[in-house]
Order: sequence, then C-alpha cells, then structure tokens
Amino acid sequence: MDEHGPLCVGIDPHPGLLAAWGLGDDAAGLREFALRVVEALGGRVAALKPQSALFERHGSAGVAALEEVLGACRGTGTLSVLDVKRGDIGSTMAGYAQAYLADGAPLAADAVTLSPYLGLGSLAPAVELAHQTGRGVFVLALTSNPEGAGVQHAVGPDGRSVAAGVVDGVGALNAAGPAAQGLGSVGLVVGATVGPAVRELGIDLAASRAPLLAPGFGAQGAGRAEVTEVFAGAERAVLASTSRAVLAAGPDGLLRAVEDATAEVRAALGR
Ligand SMILES: O=C(O)c1cc(=O)[nH]c(=O)n1[C@@H]1O[C@H](COP(=O)(O)O)[C@@H](O)[C@H]1O
Repeated sequence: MDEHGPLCVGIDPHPGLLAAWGLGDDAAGLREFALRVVEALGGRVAALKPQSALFERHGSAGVAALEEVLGACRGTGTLSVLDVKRGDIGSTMAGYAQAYLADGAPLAADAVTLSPYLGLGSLAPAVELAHQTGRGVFVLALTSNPEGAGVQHAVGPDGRSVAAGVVDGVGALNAAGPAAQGLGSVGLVVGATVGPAVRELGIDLAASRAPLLAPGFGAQGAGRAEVTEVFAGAERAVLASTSRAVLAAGPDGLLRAVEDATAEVRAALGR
C-alpha cells in the first residue's frame, strides 16, 4: 500500500463484463480477461483479488484458469487476495488452509477471505498456516451487503455485537502473531457501505492492527464520503477494493480507471 496506494482491484469475470470485453463466457474467455487485468495492473496496484466463484462456474477448466491467474500475480510486486470466503469446522478448515495458504499449493494466494460464522476459533488452522508461510487472511466482520447486518450487528449476552467480537478476536490474533508492531497478518473485511455501523457498535478498528479490506467502493455505491466516514481513525490500514466499476472501463481504459479510483480513495483517507 505504501508503494502503490490503497487500492485493490477485484478480478470478477461476470458474464456481462466478458461480453463487453468481446470475450466468451467460457474458461478461455475468463482466462484471457483475468490475465489481461494482471498484465495491465500487476506492479501498479497494491493487490488483485480474483473472485473464486466466477472461475468455479466453469468447473475444472475455470479452476485451472484461476491457478494460472494466481501464478501470474506472483512476482509482479502486487499481492493476490483470493476471495473464497471459506469457513469450516477445524479439521476440514485445515484442508482449506492447505489449499490456499501452503507453499507450493496450486491455488496458493498471498491472502484469502475467510468467514468466521462457524466461530472465529474454527479459523485457527488457516491463521496458523498463514503465519508460518508469510501469508495473510481477511476475516469478514462487517460485510458490504445489506443482509449482513442482521447477523453481524446482533448483540450477545456480553452486550457486544457479533462484529465487535470478531474485531476483538482478530486483534488478539495479531497481538499473538509474528508482527510485533504495525499491521498484523490477520485482516478484516469491512464494507465501505456500512455507514455509521463501526461507530455505533463501538468498534475500534485501529486497535486490532488488522489490514482492512474495504469492498463496496464503486459499483455498490460507496464513494469518497462513505470511505471517510466508515474508516475514521483507521485510515492507514485501509485497502479499498473495487471490481465492476473499474473493469467496466474495458481493457484499454483499465489503467486510467484505476488511477482515478486510487486518487479518490487517497483523498477520502487523507493518504
Ligand atoms: O470478501 C469480499 O471480497 C467481499 C466482501 C464483502 O463484504 N463485500 C463484497 O462485495 N466482497 C466482494 O468484493 C467484490 C465487489 O465487487 P464490486 O461490487 O463489483 O466492486 C465481489 O467480488 C464481492 O464478492
């Protein structure tokens, strides 16, 4: 983020975008789409975030394309964040951890998105492996979709919301992790669309030392003012993420769209 700015670009090969780029809705089309994004933006943005489901739609050929895309990200100077939103009981969570966070795994990424709704503790195998291999995880805390609030704002018997519990737990993982100061390797997903929720739920994002993946910027309606509001006090940790809004610019307009989005996020965060 210090080198390239606080922007992550999502590689979301939706059927409509493939058509707009003149590509087929098949494994060859999404491979071409994603590799063009990596070629245009690798080494120019902090992170690229392929969305797994949109590759899985095409079965083994789509997953093979995803493997190739993750491989293409390596060595560009841009980190890969694989958006898979995994979360499982401990014994099988270890399998997911091996799939995405082990050295040499075909689908290894620099970081993955994880869901804590089987209990934050169930994610321990992934957190441990990430710490061992120098990778990271982003744990969903306050997601960008309107339906998330029903679960995430719910208050437990201790008077604390589910989201606040996730943030506190992630803070404890970072305190126990290898990075003694600065940002830890256990990040949080906090949508740029969540409005006053962080403040109203009494959440201190900065105290968790979590890198903050912030989707919702762009196509889901969050702009400069929303980013400023949600992340007040935690500006240095924010990695704003946008997919469709930038990808819609087409292969020739990508770089320009990314420069504009980066300038917007920088202004919102005062960075
Ligand atoms: O984990 C994510 O990446 C994620 C979490 C969240 O709370 N909201 C969210 O939109 N995302 C992902 O971020 C991307 C947003 O895409 P756009 O709405 O096109 O910018 C999609 O791939 C979503 O699955």
